[in-house]
Amino acid sequence: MYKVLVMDGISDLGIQLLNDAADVTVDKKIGLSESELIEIIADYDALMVRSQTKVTDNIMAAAPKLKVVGRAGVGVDNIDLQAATSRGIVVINAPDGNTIATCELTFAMMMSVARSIPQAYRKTVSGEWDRKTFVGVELRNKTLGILGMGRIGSEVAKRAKVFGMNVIGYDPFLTEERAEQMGVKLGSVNEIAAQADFITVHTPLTPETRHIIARPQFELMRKGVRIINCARGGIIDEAALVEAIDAGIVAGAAFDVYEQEPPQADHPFLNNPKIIVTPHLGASTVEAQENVAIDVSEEVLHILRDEPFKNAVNMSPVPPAVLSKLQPYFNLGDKLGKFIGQTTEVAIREIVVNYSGDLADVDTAPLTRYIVRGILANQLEGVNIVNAMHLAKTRDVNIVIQKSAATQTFTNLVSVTLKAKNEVRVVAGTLLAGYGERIVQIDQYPVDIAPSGNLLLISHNDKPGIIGKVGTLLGNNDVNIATMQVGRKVVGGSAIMVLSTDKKTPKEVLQQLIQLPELTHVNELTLD
Ligand SMILES: NC(=O)C1=CN([C@@H]2O[C@H](COP(=O)(O)OP(=O)(O)OC[C@H]3O[C@@H](n4cnc5c(N)ncnc54)[C@H](O)[C@@H]3O)[C@@H](O)[C@H]2O)C=CC1
Ligand SMILES: O=C(O)C(=O)COP(=O)(O)O
Repeated sequence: MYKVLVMDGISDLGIQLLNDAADVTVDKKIGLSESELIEIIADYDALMVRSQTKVTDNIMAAAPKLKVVGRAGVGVDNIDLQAATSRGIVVINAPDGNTIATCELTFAMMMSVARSIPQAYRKTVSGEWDRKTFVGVELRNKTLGILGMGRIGSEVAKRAKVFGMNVIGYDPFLTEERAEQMGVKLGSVNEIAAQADFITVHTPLTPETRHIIARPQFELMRKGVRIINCARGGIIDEAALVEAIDAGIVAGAAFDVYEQEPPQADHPFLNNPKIIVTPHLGASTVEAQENVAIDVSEEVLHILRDEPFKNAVNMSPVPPAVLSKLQPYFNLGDKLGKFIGQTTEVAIREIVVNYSGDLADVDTAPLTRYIVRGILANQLEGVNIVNAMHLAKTRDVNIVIQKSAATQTFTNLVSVTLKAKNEVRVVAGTLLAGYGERIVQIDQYPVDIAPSGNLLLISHNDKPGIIGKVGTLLGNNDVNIATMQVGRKVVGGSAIMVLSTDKKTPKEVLQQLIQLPELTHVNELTLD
């Protein structure tokens, strides 16, 4: 039974989905401190949060069973991604569900700041009929600068065009063609600062975007500019904004997010008549909360059940078309990795993976993760497909990927070469229609083996009577041989023997085997 801990007020629709799963139990807690969470987290396989819970390394260190942190929303700046990756915890988010909600709040904020709606409301309900103070500006023919042209930024741009605004966008990942399609001009941060009447930010908070709008940019701005932040506190330098308002540069600002949340009671935004504020409500619509809760719950279930998933933040995403091509090979990759990983005990220096045939023109990165995980699993605890590449890198294992055309014999072939000091091992496998995974080459020897169960990999000199000697020794020790394969290049030369056995071969029997003078090496491999 998987245990899921749900924090931060996630919609009941998502929780219902988890509750309906026969293999899951759900606990819901709100407002736990870091230390309270640390006390209980050890029991849980999955943790689900919104932006409120800070998922720190300390929390993850106390969670040996934790497989996944699910973020019911977009921003994952409240989760220590690096720590999650090195601990092999998948972090997933729900990137699409709250785009429109946040875009619409941004527009509501832009219109509110253009027309001083909250300020006018406050005066009106207090009994004052003031028609002079609140003369606003129109959006039509104004220039809107958008920093971050992803899902939300693009939707904001679309709506701004309908309002007759000119839009300038800044996003290093936005191509000119895409900008042109959207009717958006591209500009640098400083160009936007100098030209825009309204500026809104829609980037994630990263070291590059922190204070991307700060004093130098405010100094470039036109008098009367209005600033909106419905993305993350810290993208705009709060202190510099207040200075720019005091200096008469910024006419108004609308903020949904803050460098510290909730802001302290004496935060300068809270009593500034030119700044309107909301308490991080971008994603707070019924629709968005249902969307993100369902999306993240479905993904959490996939991960708990070892099924394919898509929205991992700490692994590169796999498009569905690629996933459907690669998925049949994951088991083969896992078995090849485990096989070759168990053939060496010394430090691995390089792993060379060659994909040929059907796999040559697919993005095979996700499959490589299965292979590398299989290899490292023999030497390291806690390695999985999330942290495999990271762990390989931290151990200075060079990973080389090669692609080549189909061989004459196989329509697809995955060949893995493992290079260690003074040692090079090779294993290759294929997926045969109707037969499943087969290992078809070990070192230089062609073989045909189903990669499963207990295997004995024996290197020997090709001499008459060896097979009998090995068989007798195993038989006398009650180790039943299920299948046997021998491979050699030339008669009388070096050769290999691969035996699959019904149970593990006891250590003392392995020692007796290696005493046989014709054998040069014996490896016992487990491939389950
Ligand atoms: N107020 C709220 O409740 C909500 C806030 N958000 C925030 O909005 C942000 C954007 O969300 P989406 O549009 O869904 O994400 P997205 O990933 O679709 O878009 C982010 C865009 O920022 C761009 N970007 C990254 N680094 C940049 C840089 N240094 N300079 C300029 N552009 C850069 C990316 O290329 C991408 O196009 C989220 O990261 C989150 O922090 C999201 C949802 C709700
Ligand atoms: O999705 C995001 O990035 C948000 O900021 C929404 O945060 P929330 O889930 O409302 O705490």
